[in-house]
Amino acid sequence: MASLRLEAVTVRFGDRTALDAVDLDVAEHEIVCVLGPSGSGKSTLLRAVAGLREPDAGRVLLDGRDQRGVAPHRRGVGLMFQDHQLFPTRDVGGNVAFGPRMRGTPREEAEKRVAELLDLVGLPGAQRRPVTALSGGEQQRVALARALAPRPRLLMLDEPLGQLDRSLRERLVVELRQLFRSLGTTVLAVTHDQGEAFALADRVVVMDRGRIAQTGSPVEVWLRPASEFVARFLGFTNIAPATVREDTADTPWGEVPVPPGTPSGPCTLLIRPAGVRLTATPGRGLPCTVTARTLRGGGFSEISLLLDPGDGPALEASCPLHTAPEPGTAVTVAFDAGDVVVLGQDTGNGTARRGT
Ligand SMILES: Nc1ncnc2c1ncn2[C@@H]1O[C@H](COP(=O)(O)OP(=O)(O)OP(=O)(O)O)[C@@H](O)[C@H]1O
Repeated sequence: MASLRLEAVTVRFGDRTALDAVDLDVAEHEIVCVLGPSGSGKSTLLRAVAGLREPDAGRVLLDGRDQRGVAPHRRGVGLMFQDHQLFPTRDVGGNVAFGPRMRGTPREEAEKRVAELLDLVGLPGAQRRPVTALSGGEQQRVALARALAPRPRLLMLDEPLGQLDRSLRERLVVELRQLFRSLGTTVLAVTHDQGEAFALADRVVVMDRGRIAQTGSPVEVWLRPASEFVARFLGFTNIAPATVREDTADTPWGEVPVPPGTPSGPCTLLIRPAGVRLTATPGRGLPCTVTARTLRGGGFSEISLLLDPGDGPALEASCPLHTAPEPGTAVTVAFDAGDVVVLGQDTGNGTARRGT
């Protein structure tokens, strides 16, 4: 398995910069998920690593070796694209054996490898089934087995579960993570689905217009989005201009406590929905009316409440399923400094190295 390094990789299409001096390290055995809105440069990044598009500037290094001029099939990189691209005229075994056979692996050895891989992806004995007779999730597994068959140094996945329905995706993503862990595979995946990225990755990289907006563990990024762009991309909406004075901030929702050590002055503030608490003490806090409620969270254990504070922007609060008040209920809100985040400026680059 390999380590990957991108050094100031830039890719342009005419006057459009799809990747803008991107620095990124992926360690051996690490699973990194690149996340970002449509057009942010995710696929271009994969294509540059795979050698399907040479960078206009910068370097791609695999195990420390510059890949400029190395043909895609000589990079030892496995690619799995969104639409699986299985060969419809070949059966499952024929699809999985394709890579090894192209490399001249003897038939018997290739067949052994196919059997091992089909066991691994949970389709034992499926060699002779036509791929057209498989469900979407089964096709996904075959595509994965095919990508793993040539023993790639680095496996790259482009929207690996994009075509599947949510429940299947949630199950497969857990299986994939376990599989990559047990194989020790180095993985670079791209997706626009944050749930998928957070479930799969050791580290997520959020992209914004060809640059890296934030990199960190899923928990770090979820708890501390670096900028307004990242916070909004993750779906947070309680974001407002504020002015910090000592341990509180003036906001459109009144005074909000901020974490100790927050620098004074103007800033943009995020209050995570978990930090918007409904209190039982009327008169102390911000009076609001519940305007809507939505089920949230994997097991639907949480309710997202939309609150109207009368004057000031709407607020989102999260609260446990059993205690969620009905729309129309008058509530009082207090804020928890632990879920208040001072957001930085939007996209700077150069914060993408591991551990920085
Ligand atoms: N072959 C191309 N010719 C011209 N422009 C391109 C080409 N490929 C990509 N681009 C542009 O480069 C930018 C990045 O595209 P890219 O496909 O990498 O984004 P993405 O994040 O993968 O998007 P999506 O999630 O929609 O697949 C976009 O503005 C896109 O229009």
